[in-house]
Amino acid sequence: MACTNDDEALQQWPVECRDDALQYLKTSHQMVTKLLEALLGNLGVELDDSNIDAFIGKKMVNMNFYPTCPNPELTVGVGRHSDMGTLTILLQDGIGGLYVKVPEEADMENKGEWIWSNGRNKSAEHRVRTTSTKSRVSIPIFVSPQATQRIAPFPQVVEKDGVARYREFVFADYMNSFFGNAHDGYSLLSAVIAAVPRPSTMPRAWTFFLLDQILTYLILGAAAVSTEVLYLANKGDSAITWSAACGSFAGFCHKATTSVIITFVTVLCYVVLSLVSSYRLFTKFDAPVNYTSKTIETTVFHG
Ligand SMILES: O=C(O)CCC(=O)C(=O)O
Ligand SMILES: [Fe+2]
Repeated sequence: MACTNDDEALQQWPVECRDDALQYLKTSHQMVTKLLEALLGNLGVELDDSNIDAFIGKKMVNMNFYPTCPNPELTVGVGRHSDMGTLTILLQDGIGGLYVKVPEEADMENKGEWIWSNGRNKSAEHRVRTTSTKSRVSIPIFVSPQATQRIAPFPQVVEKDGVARYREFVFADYMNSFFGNAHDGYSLLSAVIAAVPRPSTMPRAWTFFLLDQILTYLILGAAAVSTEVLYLANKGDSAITWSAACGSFAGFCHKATTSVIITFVTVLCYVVLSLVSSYRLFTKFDAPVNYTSKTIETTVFHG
C-alpha cells in the first residue's frame, strides 16, 4: 500500500486495516528521519528539513503473510534480492525466516548500493524462506524518493573519494530501466556492424543468425513473463493472497502496459530480423545436385 498523502491512502486502502496502517506509517516518520540522520552523519552530510523530501518522498507499507508450507525447500518464499529506494524498515513476528547475506568485499560488484553514498553503503542481499510448522507475518515499510527526484552521490563524499562512481539520474528513470534493455545495446551494435561495408562471409552470417535467434527467444520470454506479472498486478491471485496492485499504482500499471505492448512489437521486429538473417545465411548454400544422373552421363561420354 503506497502512501503519498492521507486522502489517497484512505481512498484506496482496505477499510479493515487502513487506520492502523496509516497510524503506523505516520509514527514511523520520526524513526526514519533519525536513521537517515545517522546514516548521513556517518558520511559527513547534514540532513535538514528542506532536503528531507529528497530521501522520504514516498512510503509504502506491505503486509506479508507466509503460510506454513509442507515442503519449504520446494518453494521460493521471497527470492534473493536487495531493496531499492532509501531505506526499508521491517516489523516482523518472532518466527524467523529472513536471511540477510553478510556482504563480502569480493562479492560487492553488481549488488545494491546506496548511490548517495557513492557506493560506500550497500543494500544487503536477502531472502525469505517459509517453514513447515509456523506461518509468519512481516510488515516492511519501503521509503523511497519522489519519482521526479534527481539522485547523485553527495558532493562531500565525492570530494573525499576523488571520483563520482555514479552519474546523476532521475529516480523514475532508474525504476523504469531496473530490469534493463539489453536488446537495445545488441540492436545498436548489430546496426553499426551491418552498416560497415564488408563482404558478407559465412562466419559473419552464422553469427548474426545465431545471435538473432537467441535475442528473439529471450525477448519473447521476457514479454511472456511481463504479461504474466501485469496480469497479476491487474487481477491479483486470491489463492496465494496476492492483492491486485494496480488500484494503488495506476500510473505504474499504465506504463507497464505500454511497455509490454512495445515489447511485443519488438518481438515482431526480431522475428522479421531472424527471417532476414536466416534467408541471408541459407541462400549461401548451393541447391543439392543430382550426382547419380551426372555419373551416368559421364560414363556414356567416355564409352
Ligand atoms: O518478509 C520479509 O521479511 C522481507 C520481505 C522483503 O524482503 C521484501 O518485501 O522486499
Ligand atoms: Fe526485500
